Amino acid sequence: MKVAKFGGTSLANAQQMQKVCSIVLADPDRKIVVVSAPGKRYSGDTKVTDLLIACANTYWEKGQAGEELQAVVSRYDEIVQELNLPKQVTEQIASDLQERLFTRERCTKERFMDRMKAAGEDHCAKIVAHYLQSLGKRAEYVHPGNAGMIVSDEPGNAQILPDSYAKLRELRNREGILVFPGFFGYSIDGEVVTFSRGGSDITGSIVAAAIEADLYENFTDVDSVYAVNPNLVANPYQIEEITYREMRELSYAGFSVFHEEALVPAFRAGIPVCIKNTNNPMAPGTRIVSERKITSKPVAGIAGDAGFCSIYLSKYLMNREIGFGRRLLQILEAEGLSYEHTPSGIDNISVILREDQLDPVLEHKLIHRIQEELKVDEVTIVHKLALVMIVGEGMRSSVGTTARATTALAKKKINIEMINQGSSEVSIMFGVQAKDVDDAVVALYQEFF
Ligand SMILES: Nc1ncnc2c1ncn2[C@@H]1O[C@H](COP(=O)(O)OP(=O)(O)O)[C@@H](O)[C@H]1O
Ligand SMILES: N[C@@H](CC(=O)OP(=O)(O)O)C(=O)O
Repeated sequence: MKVAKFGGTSLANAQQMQKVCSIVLADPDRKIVVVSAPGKRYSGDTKVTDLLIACANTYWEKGQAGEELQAVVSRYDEIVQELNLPKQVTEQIASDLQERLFTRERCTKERFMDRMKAAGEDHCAKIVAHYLQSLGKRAEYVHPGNAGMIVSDEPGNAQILPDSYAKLRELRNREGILVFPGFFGYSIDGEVVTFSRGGSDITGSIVAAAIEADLYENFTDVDSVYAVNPNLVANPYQIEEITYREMRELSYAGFSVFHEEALVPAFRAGIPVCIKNTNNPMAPGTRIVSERKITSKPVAGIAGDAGFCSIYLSKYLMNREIGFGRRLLQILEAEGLSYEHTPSGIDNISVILREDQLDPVLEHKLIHRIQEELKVDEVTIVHKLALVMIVGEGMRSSVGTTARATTALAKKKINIEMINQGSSEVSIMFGVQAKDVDDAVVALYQEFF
């Protein structure tokens, strides 16, 4: 039994949906199909999820959003017409969206946004199920709440609740092809809650783990995962096999092809994952596995992501002060900030954070609290940082990887603000200025591939 997830680009229009359905029908093991909302049809187009966000924002502010709503309905209507489905399908979508908009009076903004965003996947799943039925196949739409996709009540950032797996497992016993909308679940109180953006990958992984699938196939618009973002380097090295650990680190650091949180459910259940191309399904794709043979290449991939900042603190004899780190992190916790890394020296420590969590007022308060409560000699916040990571299980057994990387960056005159090697030795992270991130990734790729 397989779970096949199709991303937004794979479902962007009627022609793509037909491709998706023929892929599903080509293999009777493809039992559960997880779908995203229709994505971009061409570069510069807008994903349905983003159209829904625009619609929700306008309606929230103005109490009406005729044009924005019509933009969403038109996307679906075009698909419905081209697939020769009855026009009532579009009418139902339009009235459901209108109903969701009307709930504005009775809920918070974040709850309202989640209800609207989730509509993208929900209607896409209904259309795909309807289309398969129109081809004479046994297929049904699955309601995530009824099926047991119960998640934490954190709008826009849901997490699966552990008890959900047992109920979801019952999907194994249903007949026919099951079309499951990705990206959202329901809270215990029955509210729609979405995962973070790109979260249909997470749904697929959860469902695959729950039904103990033989394989979780993740269909997208590239032939494989590449060793570097293909938008930065032409025809990059194609990865045939990569471990969960390597992929997790690379997704975290910027490989947007697979959501960084999507590996854990499949990994824990030991389900292999395969990334494949909807537009070229015969290509073998990339397999994500527990262990792989280490080749002569120490590095599996290189990724970079901007949007970080660093709080730098120094204090003479910091190393002797018991509880310093705890008190620092407690201040961050009290201010509702999550941190990414804490590289440290004898008398100094940096805390790397995602920059979008800070605003000038909070930043000022943070500096003041750190000065007052920790009596530091110096505290500064460095903005516009990027993290670049080289990742590979082979690095553990190879000497000189850091030297090669730093030399490659030095040759391009890229200043390294910070170096951090994870304790697992599967990755090395470099902090660079955001403006240098793409050059740094390309320089490292050229060095190792
Ligand atoms: N290392 C990488 N390998 C493959 N694709 C990558 C990589 N890094 C970034 N990408 C981008 O990820 C895109 C696929 O992810 P996404 O757009 O989320 O797909 P989907 O809509 O199928 O979920 C590719 O088109 C590619 O531009
Ligand atoms: N549609 C949602 C969820 C998702 O996973 O989409 P995609 O598969 O197109 O990345 C989003 O845009 O965030």
